[in-house]
Amino acid sequence: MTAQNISRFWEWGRKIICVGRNYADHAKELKNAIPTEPILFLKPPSAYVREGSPILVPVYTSNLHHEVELGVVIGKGGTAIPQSAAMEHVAGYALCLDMTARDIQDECKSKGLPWTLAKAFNTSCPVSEFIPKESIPDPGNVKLWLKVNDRLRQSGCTSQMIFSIPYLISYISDFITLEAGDLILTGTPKGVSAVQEHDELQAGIEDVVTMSFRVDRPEQ
Ligand SMILES: O=C([O-])CC(=O)C(=O)O
Ligand SMILES: [Mg+2]
Repeated sequence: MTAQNISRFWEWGRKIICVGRNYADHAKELKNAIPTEPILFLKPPSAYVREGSPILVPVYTSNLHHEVELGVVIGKGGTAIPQSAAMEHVAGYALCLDMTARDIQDECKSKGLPWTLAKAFNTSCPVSEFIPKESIPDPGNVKLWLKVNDRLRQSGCTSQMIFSIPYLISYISDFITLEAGDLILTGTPKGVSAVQEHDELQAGIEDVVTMSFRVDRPEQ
């Protein structure tokens, strides 16, 4: 096997671990309680989609939402990583969207069922190019934004996170061993809203990266 290059982490087939309700303003807009411990869920590697390919609206949803998030790419694996050593396990970052079938998620919540079909479908994890660690010296203070058809919908700063990146790495690794190539989605700020077929999504991390994706229907 040839050596894998972390800058193409989406090809590694590793875990995508997502943190929910990590911004109080987003928890409030969906009328959810502010969590006292991180809320975790997973997406499979088949959720990845890269610029140039469309985000496909699952046939079973009529309320597909965008959630812009900072992704943390793990470079060195570990279990029970102390917060003080957590940043040594980070290779870099990626701008990510946690595409969410909100109607399905609402149904799952009301029935007490898992969110899998709301969160883990094909193309539910659009990602930017890999951002080397050095390009974001303070990941706890970067501005994220997202526009739909040139209209600003989300704008937030990672300083608003309830649980910091070192805390999340340490917390997750107590239960789920982290491996090189894993990606952690750190939650979304407020402003989530519905997208439709043919919409153009543009998102960025201020001064670091931008990306754009088109929304499409899968061919029947
Ligand atoms: O679906 C949700 O509201 C939870 C979530 O992913 C987030 O807060 O980023
Ligand atoms: Mg999310």
